[in-house]
Amino acid sequence: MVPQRRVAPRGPESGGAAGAGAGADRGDRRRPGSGRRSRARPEPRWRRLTAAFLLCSVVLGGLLAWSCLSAEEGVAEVLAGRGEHLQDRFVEVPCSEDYDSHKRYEGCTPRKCGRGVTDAVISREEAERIRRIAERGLSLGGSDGGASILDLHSGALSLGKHFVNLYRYFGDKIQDIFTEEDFALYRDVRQRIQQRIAQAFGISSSSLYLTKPTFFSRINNTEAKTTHDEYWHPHVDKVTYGSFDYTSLLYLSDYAEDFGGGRFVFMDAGSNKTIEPRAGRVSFFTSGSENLHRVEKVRWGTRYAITISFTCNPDHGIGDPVLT
Ligand SMILES: O=C(O)CCC(=O)C(=O)O
Ligand SMILES: [Fe+2]
Repeated sequence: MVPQRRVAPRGPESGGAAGAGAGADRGDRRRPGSGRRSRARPEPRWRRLTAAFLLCSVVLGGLLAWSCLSAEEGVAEVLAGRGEHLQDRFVEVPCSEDYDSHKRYEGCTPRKCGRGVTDAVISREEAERIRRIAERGLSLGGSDGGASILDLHSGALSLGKHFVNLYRYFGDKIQDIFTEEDFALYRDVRQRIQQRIAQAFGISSSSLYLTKPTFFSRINNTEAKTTHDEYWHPHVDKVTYGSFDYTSLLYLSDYAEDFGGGRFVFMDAGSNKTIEPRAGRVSFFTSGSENLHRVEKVRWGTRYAITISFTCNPDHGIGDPVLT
C-alpha cells in the first residue's frame, strides 16, 4: 500500500481502516477478528466487484471448458474404475425395440436389459495367460493400421490391409503356436462368462450360444489405414453384427498402465458411462441400442481384449475353436 493513500478519506467503508493507530484511538471500530488486514485501506467497491466478476468468469470458463471436453471425450461417469476390484456391478436399462424385429426365443431373448461388470470371474493370472495366446497369434500377422484382430473360430487374422485364414495360411504349423491347454483355457473362460451373463439376466446358460464374430483385439495408436482399423465409432452390436443378443468383453491389459485412452464408453443420453479396462475385467451387456457404445482412441501403448458374443438363436451358434 502507498502510505499517503492510507490517510486519504475514502467514504464510509474506509472509515475504520485509516491505520491501526487511528482505529485504536477511536475505540477500535474494526470488526472482530479482522486483525492486521483491517489496518490496510479496504478495496473500493468497484474493485471488489471487478475481482468477483473476474473470478466468476474464470469459474464459468473452466466449467464450460470441462463440459466441452467431457462431451467430446464422452466422459461423465465412471462405471468401473481401473483401481477398483469389482465383485459385481449391474445396472438395468430399459430394453430397446431392436429385439422385436428378430425371432424371439422366450427365456433367452432379452426382456431384462442392462450392463454388468465383474473382476471376480476371471483372475488376472488367467487374463495374462489368455493375453499370451493373443500375443502369439497376433504376432503372426497384424494390421498396418492400429487395430488387429484374431478370430480363433474362423481363423481370421489381420494381415496388412486385409485378413488371412490363420489355419489355412499356417497349416500344421499352427500346432507349434497354440497348445491344447490354450484352447481348454479359452473354453473354460468362455463358459464362466456365459454363466455369469445367464445369472445376471435371469436366463438359463444353456439357452445361450456362442456366436460370431468372437475375437481377440489388439489396438495401438498407429494411424488407421482401412475402415477395419476404425474401432472408435459409436455402434450397436446387434445392428453391426446381427446375431448378437448378449455381448461380453474380457479385458487383457490395464488402462493407464499398459495403454492410454481406449476406455469403453456407453453413450447414454445426457451422461455417458465409462469402463476402464483392467486385466481380468469382464464387461457384459445386452446387444441392442439400449447399449450404444464406443471405444476411445488409444493414445499410447497396446490394448488387448476379447469380444465374446452370444445369441439366443441356435442357428447362429458356433462351436468352440479346436486345435486340428
Ligand atoms: O474392446 C472393447 O472395449 C469394445 C469392442 C466392441 O465394441 C466390439 O467388439 O463390438
Ligand atoms: Fe461393440
